[in-house]
Amino acid sequence: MRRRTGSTAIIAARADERPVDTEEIRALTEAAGYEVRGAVTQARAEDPGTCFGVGKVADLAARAGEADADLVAVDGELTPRQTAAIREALPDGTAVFDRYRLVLAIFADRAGARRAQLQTELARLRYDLPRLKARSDVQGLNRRAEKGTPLDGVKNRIADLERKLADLPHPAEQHRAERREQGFDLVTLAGYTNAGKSALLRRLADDMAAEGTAESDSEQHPDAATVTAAVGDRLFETLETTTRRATVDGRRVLCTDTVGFVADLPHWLVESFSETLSDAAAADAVVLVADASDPPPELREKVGVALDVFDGQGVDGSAVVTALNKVDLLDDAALAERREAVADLAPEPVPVSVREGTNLDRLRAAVVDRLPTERAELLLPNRDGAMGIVSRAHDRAVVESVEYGTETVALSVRGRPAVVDRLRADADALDG
Ligand SMILES: Nc1nc2c(ncn2[C@@H]2O[C@H](COP(=O)(O)OP(=O)(O)OP(=O)(O)O)[C@@H](O)[C@H]2O)c(=O)[nH]1
Ligand SMILES: [Mg+2]
Repeated sequence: MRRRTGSTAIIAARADERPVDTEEIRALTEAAGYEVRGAVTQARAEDPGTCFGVGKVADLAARAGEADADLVAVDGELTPRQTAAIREALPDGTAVFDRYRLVLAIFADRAGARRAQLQTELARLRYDLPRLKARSDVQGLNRRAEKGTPLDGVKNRIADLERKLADLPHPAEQHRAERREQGFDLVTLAGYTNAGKSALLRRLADDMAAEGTAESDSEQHPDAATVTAAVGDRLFETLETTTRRATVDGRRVLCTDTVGFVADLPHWLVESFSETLSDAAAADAVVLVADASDPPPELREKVGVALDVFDGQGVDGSAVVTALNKVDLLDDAALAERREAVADLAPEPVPVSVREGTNLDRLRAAVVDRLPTERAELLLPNRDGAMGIVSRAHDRAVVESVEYGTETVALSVRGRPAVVDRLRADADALDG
């Protein structure tokens, strides 16, 4: 959000009781490109009309005026009425965003590709629609959308965007089918924002290069051109999914990094970005990356929500590996507390430090355990066609042994069931 460089904000948070946490709204505001010039907090029940009450809103307006703030960022969701009341009180030129509007601004700024742009606009209009309805009700306009009214325009645009999105070629899905055919296993990295997903992706892919598998150097992966897994200590560093190729225990894996979850996102917003989650549902294994440096209750909450979301998307629980990342920041006692906190949710979490490369082998082994695997012993007649099958086996699966006799070639292979089935069928065809 370089283009908002120089923009300033005041953050405001309310809770029924102290303490009032401002950490996340501050992080979101900074992620949206604002410099936070001050914070106003309040511990009391919510005021239905203004959220903070008239007096506190006046304070907020004064602070915004002193700081010459471009934005007041309010933690939580404001009703349309509260938004209007706060904006009314603020100096001219100071906008008010609630948490969701802020998240949308971040997504919009980071949305590069066509699909992401359309999704972002759609999410924003879905957010605006009830607010626009409320406003037109206040103005006494017909609440049913008449042709030519702004409300009507927004509804048409939503329908239009939904159509466009449905028609847009879905490269991820297209590639997915092809890759499976080629013997790739699909692994998705998912979890809350800032957990270390992109950093892990880089590790897995880098490790592949370090292992120097035959295919890693020359053959260009179709996704290679679009690939960079940005790692940053900003929220929502990753907006579009990124896929890289890795080799785990001899298997060819396509590893997809996804958009991070953020606490308390409303469902409609998550839906707008469900591409991420459909990736998870289509994967053979999902690595849930959690930031173990979070306090135990927060860690527990996040792991629980993520597992619920996966479940809602039809991800099989047995396909999920939970990685407790950033253990370099914890001592043994602190790590034990984290394990305890998630014990009933994630039975065998793998503690890792992506930064220091700790325990990544264990994580890889846990992933491989979840990949569908079949073994076959094939006995091929020793003639030309056999070599083709052996080389396909090397390309698409793991060849455990191959023995060349005068009459026959004995091939022992393991890999994706579909790939192994195909090799078996080819072998049968050669025989007959
Ligand atoms: N101390 C420590 N920091 C880590 C570790 N792994 C990642 N980080 C840091 O955590 C921050 C977030 O990492 P990312 O990989 O960008 O996180 P992400 O999950 O991709 O975040 P989003 O793209 O926003 O969803 C970065 O500053 C990383 O350097 C780790 O093992 N230890
Ligand atoms: Mg990321």
